[in-house]
Amino acid sequence: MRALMMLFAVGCYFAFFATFLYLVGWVGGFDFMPTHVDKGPAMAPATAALVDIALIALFGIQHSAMARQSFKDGWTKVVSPVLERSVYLLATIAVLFILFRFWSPIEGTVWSVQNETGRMILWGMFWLGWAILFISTWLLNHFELFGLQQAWLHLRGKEAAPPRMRTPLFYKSVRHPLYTGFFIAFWATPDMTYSHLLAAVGFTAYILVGIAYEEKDLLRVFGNEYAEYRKQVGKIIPGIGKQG
Ligand SMILES: C[S@@+](CC[C@H](N)C(=O)[O-])C[C@H]1O[C@@H](n2cnc3c(N)ncnc32)[C@H](O)[C@@H]1O
Repeated sequence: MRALMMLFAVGCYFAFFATFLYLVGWVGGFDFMPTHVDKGPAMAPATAALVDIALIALFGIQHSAMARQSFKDGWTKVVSPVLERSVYLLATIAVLFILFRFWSPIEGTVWSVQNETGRMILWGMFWLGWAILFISTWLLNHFELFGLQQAWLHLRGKEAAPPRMRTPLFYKSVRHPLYTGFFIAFWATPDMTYSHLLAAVGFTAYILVGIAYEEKDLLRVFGNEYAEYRKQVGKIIPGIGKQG
């Protein structure tokens, strides 16, 4: 049973990794992608905007609700706590697949940088954003964040250590570097179309709301240590958004 749980966790991890790579290509709008932020089922602009907003809301509700401690407390009576994170990844994969499949492009360009150097800088920032995001998962605890550590400890018959607050590297400059990376990746594009803008605005709004809930949980888990951290370190941009 424990080995099967480990196998399930590994499967979820790799499925999520593949979905994450698709997300990078989807945001990047690369031609070889079957669908992307500017490629999908054609609809009238107003209908497309409504569908796209509903898809972002679906992602936001799933991602935020399932990450809350109050939800986890009830959910882990149904699903083993060992697999809670893996099932969370599976649900995220499902809503992202729906988004990738039904996202409808909206014609029109907000900006298009023609200068070659400008384009290169923006593409560089796009990749830098994803790199910051990916590195941040390792700075926190990559294997715990993606459910492998929980299944591995269970397989070895060991108890997980209590959660520990971490502030290495990027976390010394901002409280949410993973989201900083996400913002950079969504906004840094040489060709900002209406669909891309809608995705960037939608995910930015969702993350800003999500941070408030995440910090409520962090304050409850880490108490004064996190409260002090909030006073000293900016939220998304260094020096900006200190609280308290
Ligand atoms: C998807 S990660 C995002 C982390 C952070 N918001 C960021 O943008 O880098 C969410 C998980 O990280 C945990 N987390 C966030 N900040 C943390 C910190 N400083 N130390 C330990 N865990 C943290 C949260 O409790 C949550 O389980």
